[in-house]
Amino acid sequence: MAYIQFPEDFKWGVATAAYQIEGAVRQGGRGPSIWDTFSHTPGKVLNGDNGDVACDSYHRYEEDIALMKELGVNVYRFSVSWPRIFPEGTGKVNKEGLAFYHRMVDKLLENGIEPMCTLYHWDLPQVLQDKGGWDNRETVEAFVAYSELIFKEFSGKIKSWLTINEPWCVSFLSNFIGAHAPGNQDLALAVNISHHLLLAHGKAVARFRDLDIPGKIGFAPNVTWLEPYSRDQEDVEACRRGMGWMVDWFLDPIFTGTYPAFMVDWFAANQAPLQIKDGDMEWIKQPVDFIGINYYESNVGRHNPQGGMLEVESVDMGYKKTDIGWFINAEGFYNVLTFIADKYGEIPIYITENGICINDGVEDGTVNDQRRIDYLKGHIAAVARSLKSGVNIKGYITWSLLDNFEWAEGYSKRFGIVHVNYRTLERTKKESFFWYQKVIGNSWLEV
Ligand SMILES: N#[N+]C[C@@H]1[C@@H](O)[C@H](O)[C@@H](O)[C@@H]2O[C@H]12
Repeated sequence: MAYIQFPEDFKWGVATAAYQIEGAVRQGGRGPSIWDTFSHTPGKVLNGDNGDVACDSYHRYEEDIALMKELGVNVYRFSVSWPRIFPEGTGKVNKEGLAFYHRMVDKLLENGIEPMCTLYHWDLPQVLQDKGGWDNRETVEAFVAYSELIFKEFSGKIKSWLTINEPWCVSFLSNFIGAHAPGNQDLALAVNISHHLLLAHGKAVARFRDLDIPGKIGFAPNVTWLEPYSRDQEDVEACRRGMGWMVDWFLDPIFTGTYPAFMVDWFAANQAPLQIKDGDMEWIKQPVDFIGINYYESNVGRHNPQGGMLEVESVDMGYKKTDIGWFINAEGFYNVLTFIADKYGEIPIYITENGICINDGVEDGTVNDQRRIDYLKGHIAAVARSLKSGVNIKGYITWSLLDNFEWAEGYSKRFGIVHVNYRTLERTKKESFFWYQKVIGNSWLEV
C-alpha cells in the first residue's frame, strides 16, 4: 500500500455554520435573520424546511465536540450568528449569545481543538435587511462594529478568523440568481452588494490590525474550475468569464486593488455598472494572512449566446455526479488551486470547505457512504498533488461534521461525515468518519 505523507504541521478539520446546525432560533436572546424569514416563506426551501431546530447544536455542542475529539481534528471551523450577538444588527449586545460562544470555544480549547471563526456565514440580521441589507453601505459599518466586538471578546481564544464566507453566494446566488436569502434577482444590485461585501471584508481586516488582535485573518471564497470544451476562442473566453465571475472578481480586488476589467466591462454591458467610491479599493486591498478556499465541483464549459448572463453553459462529459447533481472532478480542484497560486502567489491557503452530498441513510447502525470516501480520497490526493506543485496549503477542513440544513435544499441533502436523524437528533458516525479519522491520525493518505 502506498502512502502520501502530509507536512508535519498540516492541519485537519471539520466545518459547520451557525444557521445550518444551531437551531434555538428564538432562544438565548437571538434575533431573526434573513434565513429565518426566507425559510419561513412558502416555496423558498424544499419541503418547507427551516433552521428552527436544525441539529440543535446550540444545546448539543458538547456532544458535537466529543465527536470532533474522537475524530482527532486539530481545527473546527464554525460561524458566529450575527443576530445571536446583535439581535437588531447593531446597538444592544445580547450577552447570552456571547456566553454561548464562550462556552463552545472554551470546550474546544479544553479538547485541544483550535477554533476557526467565520464572522459571516449568510445569517444577516433581518433588521439590517429591512434597511437595504448589503446594498446599504451602513451594513458595511454594522459588520465592522460586529466584527470588532467579536475580535475583542474572543481575542486570545480564537486565533484564526474568516470575515465572509463565499461572497459570490451572498451577492450573486442570493441577489441575482435568487436561490438564497433574501432572494432578489437583479444583477446591478448583486454587483453593488459584491463590492460592499469586499469593502466590509477590508474594513474588518483593517480593524483587526488596528486592534492588534493576535492571530490570522482571511476570507473564504468559493471557487470552481471551468475547462473549455474546445480551444475555440469563444469557448475559452466563456470559461474565463465563468471563472472570472466566481474567482477573479473576489480575489483580484484583495490582491491587486482592482477588479478584473473584462468582468467590469461585461457587467456594464449587462446594465450592471460597478460603482466604487474614492478610497474603497484601498480598504479592500488590506493584506490578508491566508485565504480559505471552498471547492466542491468543476465543469467543462462552452460558449452559448443563450447560456445566461455570461453566455456560458456546462457540458455533461459523463462525469459521476453527487446526490445534489454536481459533477465529481478532483482534477478541477488541482487546476483551480494551482491557478490561484500562479496568479496570487505564496499566500497561505486553508481548504476551508470540501465535501460531497451523499444521501445514504442509516442501515444496521451505520452509514456505508463509500462514495463519500472515494470523493474525499480523490480530493485530498489533489491537495497533496497541489502541495507537491508548490501550492502553499496549510490545512484541509471537510464540509461537514454533521448533516445539516442545506439552505434552499433543506434537510434533503446530506454533506456530513456524521448522520443526523432530524426527528430524534441522534448522531450516527458514517464509514467516512472512521476513514477520515485514520487520515487525520496518520496525516497521510493511503493510495
Ligand atoms: N451546497 N453546499 C454545501 C456547502 C454549504 O452547506 C455551505 O454553507 C457553503 O459555505 C458552501 O456551499 C457549500
